[in-house]
Parts: sequence; structure tokens; C-alpha cells
Amino acid sequence: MSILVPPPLAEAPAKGGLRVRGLAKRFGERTAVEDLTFDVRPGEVFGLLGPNGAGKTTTVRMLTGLLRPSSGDAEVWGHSVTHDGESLRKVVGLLTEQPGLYDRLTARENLRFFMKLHEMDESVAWPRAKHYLERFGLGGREDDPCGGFSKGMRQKLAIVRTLVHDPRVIFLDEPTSGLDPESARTVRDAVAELASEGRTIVLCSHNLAEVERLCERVAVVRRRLLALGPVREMRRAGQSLDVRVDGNAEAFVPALAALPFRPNVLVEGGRLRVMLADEARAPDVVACLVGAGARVHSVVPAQRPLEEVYLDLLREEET
Ligand SMILES: Nc1ncnc2c1ncn2[C@@H]1O[C@H](COP(=O)(O)OP(=O)(O)OP(=O)(O)O)[C@@H](O)[C@H]1O
Repeated sequence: MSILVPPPLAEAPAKGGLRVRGLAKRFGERTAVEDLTFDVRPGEVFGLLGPNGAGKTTTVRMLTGLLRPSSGDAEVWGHSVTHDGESLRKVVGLLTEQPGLYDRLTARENLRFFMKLHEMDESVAWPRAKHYLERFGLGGREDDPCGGFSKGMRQKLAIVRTLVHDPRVIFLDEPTSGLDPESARTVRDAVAELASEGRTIVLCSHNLAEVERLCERVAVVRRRLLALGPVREMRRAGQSLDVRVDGNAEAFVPALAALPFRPNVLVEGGRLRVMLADEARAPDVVACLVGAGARVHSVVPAQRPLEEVYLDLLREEET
């Protein structure tokens, strides 16, 4: 599958967004991340995908100034991760997998503590916090201790904390983990809204349906970059046809499987799903079905789910 698109080095953003060049991290003998190069625009929601241990957290830690790269560099909203640690922290927001809140403190105290730590002007930061508390359904719970919050409430408070300093680039690690469907929707809407305000969002998630909904482009990493490109193009690679026929769809599988180009055929919900390496074969599929006596109601080219593309990519890399 040739979906590895070389990053557009010449068109790298001058200031906003991300500009990552040859980023690498070694822990002793172990190389966690190797030669990462990509750009992300302001206003873009970008997915950083990869299996467990692929190096996503390490990458995010480097891009937020928490970990020094072994080699390479990156500019985050114009701030170098190797030289501008102090100013970098002011423009990035990071939601880690663990909310890391103080249970004995109230929501307000947790947020205030964070504001102090980052030397924020509370008269500016608190109204912003209040806005996001309301936005995420935590209005009125400011003075409750976090120890009594549900998992979802803690996650939402952690998201509020990520946003109080008005970051330009926001890194979100599994932001909807543990949230009920309604809360997950609120968070997804907020992510889209934050991007529409011109911020850059980097989303790390194993929830590929969510990535598909939110991200324009994704990078798939396993230590190094395996693929980089628009989700839409990735899903188009290796098309399939969704065919609806009268009667028992299963009965037509042998005829299709005997075609000279031997397509893989599945029956899903009474429909035929015919995988094609080449979309120019679609008329042959229809002719074969008609020849086998099928009454064909509809033939729709279907995009593959991102999950399928992603799993193929990892399998391909293993072989
Ligand atoms: N501080 C560290 N010291 C030594 N090795 C580390 C350290 N941090 C990460 N690693 C190693 O680097 C590799 C990448 O880990 P990382 O946490 O970045 O993966 P990940 O893609 O975020 O995984 P997951 O999806 O499970 O969160 C792993 O092999 C891990 O053991």
C-alpha cells in the first residue's frame, strides 16, 4: 500500500502549527522514536496513531518540552523544543492519559493550583476556566472535592485544566476515554470548535472511529513513521464495492470468487462486499453477477474503515 506521503518540507508553516524534523529519542540501547518528520497546520486536528509502545507518548512528551530529543528538532508554534522550553510551555496544552488531579482539593483549587504553577493571571484565567467548566457540564461543582468526582467528571476537569492558559497547540491523549456517549460527543464538539478557532490539535487515540470523525490527517507510527496522509485518501486505497442483490447474496459468492482477478468477497447484512485492488474491475463484478442470474439493486463504492487500513498497514510492516 503506497500511502506514505513525503512531508511537504518546502511548505512548512513559518510560525503556527507544528514543524517536526528528524525527531528521535533513545533510552539507553532502546530507540523509542526514530526520524519523525511531519507538519501540522494551525486549525488542523491531526491524529497520532500507533500500537502500544509505538512511541506516541514519547513523541508528545518531546513536543511539549517534557523530554529532550536525542536528535532532531521540532517547532511548536514557532518555539523550538530543544531551545525554547520556557516559552514553549506557554503555548502548549497537554491532556495526559491519567488526569493527575489532587483528590483532596476541590475543582476550583485544582485549577488554581495549576494557574499558580504556570504563573497565570487568575483574573484572566479563572473566567476562561469557568467558561469551560460550564461547557463540559461541571458548572456548580467547582467547590466539590475531586475525590468525589466520577471518572468522566475527572476527565472533563482535566480537559478544562488543559485549556485554562489558552494554548495554541493542544495534545490530547485518549480524551474521551471513560466518558459516556453524551460527554464524549461534548468533548468531540469542543475539539472541533478549538480547531476552528485556529488552534492545532494533536489527538492520540486507539479509538479509530473517533479519529476518523475528527482528524483530517493522521500519522501512523511504530517507532518510525509508517504512513502520513489525509484520512480520506488512506481510506480510498484498496476500495470495495457494496452490492445489494435480490434473494440470497451468499449464493453469488462462488461466481464472484471464480473471477480471473479473484476478489475477496464477504456477505455482510445480506449485502455483498467485494474487495477490489483496482476499481476499474467494478463493471466485471456487475457483469459476473448478472451472468449468474442476480437482480442487482445497487452497487456502491465503499471506503474502508480507518481501522482496516491501519491494521493492514501494521501487518504489512511486520512481513
Ligand atoms: N522513560 C523511559 N525509559 C525507558 N524506556 C522508555 C521510557 N519511556 C518510554 N520508553 C519506551 O519507549 C517505547 C515507546 O513508549 P511510549 O510510551 O512512547 O509508547 P506509546 O505509543 O505511547 O504506547 P501506549 O499506546 O501503550 O501508550 C516503549 O518501548 C517504552 O518502553
